[in-house]
Amino acid sequence: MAALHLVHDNRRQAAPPVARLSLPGLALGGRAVLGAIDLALGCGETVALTGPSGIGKSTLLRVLAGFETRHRGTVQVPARLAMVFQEPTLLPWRTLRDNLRLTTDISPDEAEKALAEVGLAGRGDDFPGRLSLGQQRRMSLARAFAARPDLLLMDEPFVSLDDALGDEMMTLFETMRARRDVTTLLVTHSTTEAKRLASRILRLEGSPATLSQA
Ligand SMILES: Nc1ncnc2c1ncn2[C@@H]1O[C@H](COP(=O)(O)OP(=O)(O)OP(=O)(O)O)[C@@H](O)[C@H]1O
Repeated sequence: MAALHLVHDNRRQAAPPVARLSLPGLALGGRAVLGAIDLALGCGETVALTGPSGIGKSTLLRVLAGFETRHRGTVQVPARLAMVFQEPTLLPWRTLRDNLRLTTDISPDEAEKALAEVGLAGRGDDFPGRLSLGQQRRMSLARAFAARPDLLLMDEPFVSLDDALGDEMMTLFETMRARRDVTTLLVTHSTTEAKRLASRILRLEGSPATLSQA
């Protein structure tokens, strides 16, 4: 068993990173928010990104996603990239099926399977307004995974849920992740969440903020 693990680890280390960021720094509104940052995300790993409020965690995610371009760094990310935000950000005027299909290339049948995977079987014709907050969060996981991402960026996806719902969501994420080879960068304030879900924990701190191993 130990030998098998060794082979697996060696392969993972030998593989080129799925995503790489080399940032000399980033100023927003005249303030240096991020300092020099080098980040490489290996194939299939989940990395947690922690740090105090307002330090720049979401900004770093936005740089990786290509939403924030006011910098001179280099960002290498795969074409198949998906994001999960704190808020589910579903389109209220489109059905659950359409919410899945508008941002992906999946068929109606695949959309039904994606709904079933997150416990929403047969709800394709419903609108997001008919879902509880927990169901909306599950929908946003379904939408992200339906894009078959090679890189998943998650910005506090399990925040402000009670313990039971948070645990349910994390279990769902673990199940979905286990079925795919996806690399994930997860922003979280929760040490418990980071330790449970991530193989590596990074901390953003300082002014301007830089990364260190937590
Ligand atoms: N478009 C912008 N213009 C100016 N300042 C910005 C902009 N976006 C973010 N900032 C500032 O950059 C800093 C980092 O914000 P960011 O949202 O990345 O922090 P965070 O670590 O994700 O915080 P939190 O944990 O509270 O969500 C904050 O001081 C914020 O006010």
